[in-house]
Amino acid sequence: MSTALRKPDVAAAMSSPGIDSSGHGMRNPGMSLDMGWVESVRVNRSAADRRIQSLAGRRTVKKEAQAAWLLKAVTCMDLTTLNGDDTEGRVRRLCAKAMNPVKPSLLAAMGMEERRITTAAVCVYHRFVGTAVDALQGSGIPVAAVSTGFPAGLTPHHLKLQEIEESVAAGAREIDIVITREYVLTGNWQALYEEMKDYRAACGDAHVKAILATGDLKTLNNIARASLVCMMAGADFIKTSTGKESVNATLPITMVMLRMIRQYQALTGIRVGHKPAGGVSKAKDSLSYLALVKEELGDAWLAPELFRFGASSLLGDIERQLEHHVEGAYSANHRHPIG
Ligand SMILES: O=C[C@H](O)COP(=O)(O)O
Repeated sequence: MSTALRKPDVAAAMSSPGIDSSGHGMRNPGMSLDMGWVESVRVNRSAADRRIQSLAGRRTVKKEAQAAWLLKAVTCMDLTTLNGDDTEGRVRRLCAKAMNPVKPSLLAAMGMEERRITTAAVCVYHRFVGTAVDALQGSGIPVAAVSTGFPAGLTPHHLKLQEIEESVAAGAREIDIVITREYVLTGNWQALYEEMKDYRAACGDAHVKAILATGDLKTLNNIARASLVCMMAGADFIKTSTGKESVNATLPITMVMLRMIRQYQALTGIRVGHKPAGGVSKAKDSLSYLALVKEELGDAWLAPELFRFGASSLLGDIERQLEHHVEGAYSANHRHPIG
């Protein structure tokens, strides 16, 4: 199968079919917990590694198509700040960047000035949901909140549900929850399923992304099974990491999760989204992820309704690469501040 990414139509991707009236993709209603299916899941680690090595050995994007694919990556980005020293000022600057992620002069040079390029969402802690909603007013860009005691997820269950409800009440249209890793590490799939179902119910109309914190889950089998259980419980997206684990997003882990999304769609007809997050900071890496998604799930997933990058610094590198594409020279990193 060829991995060469041809030039995408960014505008078409931003208005792809299957989007509900809120601008989001259709939701995953979930299903009952099927333990037979969960236990039948096995991942062959060396096959997964080989698959990723084969991807790395090939050129994923033809040079002339690169700029268009980088713009696609921007439109699929949850521009994120999740730091202990976050301030209202930083969140407002981030929101300004989300609304105008690429300099108008660069867009004009690429003939893209008519396209409304924004990031897919802005992702913040609960405390800053109101600030981000205010700063993004009129832009249509949703605010995603990390709720449920992010990043460890070890606060009492009822407080996690309350945090979700308060984030939704404050205007978050997407909620990124964290699962209790212990349920996975002890094989307590019933508890994981129930936890995820409660999170989904507390979200109401807000779309829910399940953060598996894959770096904590020890094995690819655990990652695959946790992906499946969260989808059965109604997760709209499955997301790799909080960005705070020692290992965050990686291509082999994304591949395993994409395969589970494919299996879930084949058996239920439901499309669940994927969000690699944490440590995706280079434009080149974003192209590898897009190529993998295209190969594993097809073009339908190459849209913000079904694919997101969770990233705090990726946008700066993409802007640098776009500048190089237009002007033939790299500018200094400090010329691309994010927040
Ligand atoms: O969900 C998003 C991540 O926390 C962002 O991680 P990053 O700062 O490594 O890009």
